[in-house]
Amino acid sequence: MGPSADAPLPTTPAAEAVRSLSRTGDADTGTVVWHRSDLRIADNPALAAAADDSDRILPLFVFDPGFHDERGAACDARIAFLHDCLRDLDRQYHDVDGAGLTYAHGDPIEVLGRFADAGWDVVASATPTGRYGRRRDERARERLGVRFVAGDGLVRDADRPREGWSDRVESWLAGDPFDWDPRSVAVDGVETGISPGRLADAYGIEPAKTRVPTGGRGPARERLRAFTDRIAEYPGSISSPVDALEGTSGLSPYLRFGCLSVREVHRHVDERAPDGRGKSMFVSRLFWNRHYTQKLLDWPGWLDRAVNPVYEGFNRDRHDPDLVAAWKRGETGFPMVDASMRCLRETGWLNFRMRALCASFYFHILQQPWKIGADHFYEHLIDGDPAINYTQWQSQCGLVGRPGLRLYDPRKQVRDQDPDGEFVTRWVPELDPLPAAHLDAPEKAPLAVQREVGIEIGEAYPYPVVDYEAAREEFRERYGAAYPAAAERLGDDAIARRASLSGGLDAASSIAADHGESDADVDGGPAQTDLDEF
Ligand SMILES: Cc1cc2nc3c(=O)[nH]c(=O)nc-3n(C[C@H](O)[C@H](O)[C@H](O)COP(=O)(O)OP(=O)(O)OC[C@H]3O[C@@H](n4cnc5c(N)ncnc54)[C@H](O)[C@@H]3O)c2cc1C
Repeated sequence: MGPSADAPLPTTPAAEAVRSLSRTGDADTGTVVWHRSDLRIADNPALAAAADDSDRILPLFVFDPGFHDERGAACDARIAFLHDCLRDLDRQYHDVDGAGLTYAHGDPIEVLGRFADAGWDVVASATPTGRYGRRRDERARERLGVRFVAGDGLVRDADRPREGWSDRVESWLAGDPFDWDPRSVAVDGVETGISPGRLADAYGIEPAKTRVPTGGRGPARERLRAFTDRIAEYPGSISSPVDALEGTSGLSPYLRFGCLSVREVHRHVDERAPDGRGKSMFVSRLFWNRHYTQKLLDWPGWLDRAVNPVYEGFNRDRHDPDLVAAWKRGETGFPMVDASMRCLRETGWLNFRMRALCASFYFHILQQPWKIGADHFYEHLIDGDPAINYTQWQSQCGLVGRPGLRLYDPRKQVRDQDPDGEFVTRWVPELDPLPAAHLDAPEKAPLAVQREVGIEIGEAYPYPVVDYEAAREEFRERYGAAYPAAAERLGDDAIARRASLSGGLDAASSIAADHGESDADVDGGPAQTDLDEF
């Protein structure tokens, strides 16, 4: 929704307010630190660079109407989480005796232009984004001379970014954090009348989700500490949606908004966690974070186009809004999918396997266009990260064209991951009366059982919206028919570069050379690669 007519928000700070910041003497102006998704003052490359260059800095966050009005893609709960993170960042600056964070509102180029016109330099951390963010950053660089400082471990400006990639990421992880000395700089601010609360009022932000964690560096550090203490249990907790709730780190929204850097998390775990499988599996997940983010850096089209052009438009001719709506509402008649989709909508979080299951079911079984599903995830996930969500969707759907289709059987997932039905009945309470043995396929529960427990499948809970086995077979045929051409396209240098495979261009050309040779299913199998496969 747009800003309310009662409380319209102007583009602010106004040019006069910025000019009034000028002081007499040597340090007339200084450097604006434009925070975007790096909401911390530690290990922050842009802030360290600004403090190095100037003795006066002004930390700034710009609320861009494009993210908050009807064009915005985030649910209100994610915006509220962002607001927590901003208030926390404001406190971090106050804690070092600074003036706090300056909040602005408007087109970032216009806002930053007012500072540039008054003689301020502007720096920001370089962050991979989609096309909108890229255009915005290009305009900021060209028109205003904004300097983007890299420091996130990703490989930039290399002809073959994937060559020696994991070694480079590893040495970045082992490196010292970016540092600055708050005593050597004045942290200034300007009153703008904007705050997260005012913004929330103006745009009618009303978070409707439950169990959403509190944003900010303090809660993030708490979580990191608690997780490190129980890291030995991590490997056994990843796959089940019940165990994962407490068993995985829960750090994703904090990493998404940069309350902690990936490097800080790595260092903490490296130094404090006991050696073992839990530690190595977790570290490999941090590499996955960088791996997918590198993909978006290498090609911004991941957000809206199939990475392999052969699969562009796949399933488009089958678009059925009723099927999409049933999937979104969690009313497909497949309990594990339905429980997961309702959990996503209500809490904004799902563990990896359930995200993968729902994406696979949507694309392979319902055979619906991938982007609508990916957008729905992106809207509802509190950790919704364009770099991971859309690239993961394309990988799970098989749009890259590499061998090994990731098909998950939703019934098997109930039997394997929720045999007592705890997760399913928590989110699909209408199935609660049914004995757990029938929760994988309620429609097959004998009528006598249904009568005895007082539930009628088809009334209380829907029959499956598709015939699973037939749909799966049909998809395999359709997908398989296009697969050799898709594999071959990976031999094309431009397509191989945008796919940004962990094995680089060589991996892409070897898939092209073997085209069509392998399309083995992964049925709930190893959907994430180990560290040594990078
Ligand atoms: C279809 C789909 C969409 C996804 N969308 C997102 C998203 O928008 N944002 C997001 O952060 N993660 C996304 N993931 C990856 C993964 O599911 C989440 O990172 C994880 O469930 C978050 O919980 P956690 O922090 O407790 O994870 P942990 O298991 O504790 O992992 C620690 C961190 O490692 C990183 N990580 C873990 N798994 C992956 C992975 N498979 N790919 C990339 N990074 C990973 C995350 O930063 C995570 O916070 C998606 C996965 C799928 C299959």
